[in-house]
Amino acid sequence: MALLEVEDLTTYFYTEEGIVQAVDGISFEIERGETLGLVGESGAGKSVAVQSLLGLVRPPGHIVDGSIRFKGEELLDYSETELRNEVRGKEISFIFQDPMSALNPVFTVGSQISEIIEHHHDVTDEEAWDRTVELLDDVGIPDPAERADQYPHEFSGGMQQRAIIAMALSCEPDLIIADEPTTALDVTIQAQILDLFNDIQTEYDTSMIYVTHDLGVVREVCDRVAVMYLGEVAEKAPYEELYRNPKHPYTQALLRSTVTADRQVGELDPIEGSMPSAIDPPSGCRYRTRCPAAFADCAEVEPADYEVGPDHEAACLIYGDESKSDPRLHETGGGRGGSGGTGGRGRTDGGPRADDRDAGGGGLGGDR
Ligand SMILES: Nc1ncnc2c1ncn2[C@@H]1O[C@H](COP(=O)(O)OP(=O)(O)OP(=O)(O)O)[C@@H](O)[C@H]1O
Ligand code: NI
Repeated sequence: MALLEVEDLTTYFYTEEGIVQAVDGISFEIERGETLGLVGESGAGKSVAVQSLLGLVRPPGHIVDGSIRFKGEELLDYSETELRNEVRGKEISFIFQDPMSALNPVFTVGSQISEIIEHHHDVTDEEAWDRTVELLDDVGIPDPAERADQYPHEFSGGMQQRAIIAMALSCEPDLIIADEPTTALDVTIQAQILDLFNDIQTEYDTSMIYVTHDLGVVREVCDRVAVMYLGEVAEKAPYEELYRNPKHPYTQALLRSTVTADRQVGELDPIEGSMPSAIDPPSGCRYRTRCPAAFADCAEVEPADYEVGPDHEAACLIYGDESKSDPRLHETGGGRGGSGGTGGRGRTDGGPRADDRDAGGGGLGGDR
């Protein structure tokens, strides 16, 4: 059993402008000790997705569908009180982008961490304090005993984020969720914090969800990646596989726009256009309005998660074997299927599967 199994999670915001389909049916799993990177452009729904996991979405936002099983238990059945007392900051810790939102300026850093330890464990003040100093040491804070007595404002940004990480570790959670934890930091400090996340993984064997817009950062810390676009998961794969063999046109574009081992700043190719509104997203495939590989069906057929390799799925019709004439589409098409049409792309006949083709380089397949 995976540590966390998210299925069809759907979170909408009911605003005066309309229904914001921020997260629209995403599924992923996390095994024990594994780090999943949740990647995508701003507005893709990454933060709403992870906030949904912990019941942190506030009205007008609501989780309207799906399932979140953590160690086999359905978190959506938990009350707010149960989530607060039994899950948040105990089994699952959250690290935010802005460290100061998690640190209270009027208490010393050490006292804030000790308090959490005492809250979750049956320990004396002294034991909690010793553990606090040990944790500060583990996250690379020099002179931890003295630092523990200081206030948050006496810490630099990088040190504050380390303190937050110590705080997140203090209850020995099974899962840490980090939402863009390094974006507020300068590049050198960022790299150090990423190293720290790696060390923590090794030492504590904690599972992690790491939210970022940067596929380069993902490489540093993640075992597997889920690429999000406009509320949906476009592609899921182990990092190396995703990096070497991206299948979804969006992932390919995202990689071309990212600094990586093989691609320097001067060679970047930014993704054209901007993400459409989540209030009235494009029909069919949501990426189609920016997709260089889009064809007629993309406006009408919602792609499923097609298996394109081992532990590798892509939600792109290129890899589907449906066509508009396929009756299965009308079960899920929600009235979008339409009638007539071009007869699709003839993939129902067991023709060559898209995954046999090399999707690398500029062109996606050769048959369009
Ligand atoms: N309180 C809210 N009310 C209405 N819409 C919201 C609210 N919070 C988020 N959204 C919308 O939900 C969508 C997803 O937002 P989210 O913050 O999850 O994106 P993100 O991928 O985390 O982006 P970023 O990289 O900028 O943090 C966006 O369209 C956003 O405008
Ligand atoms: Ni976000």
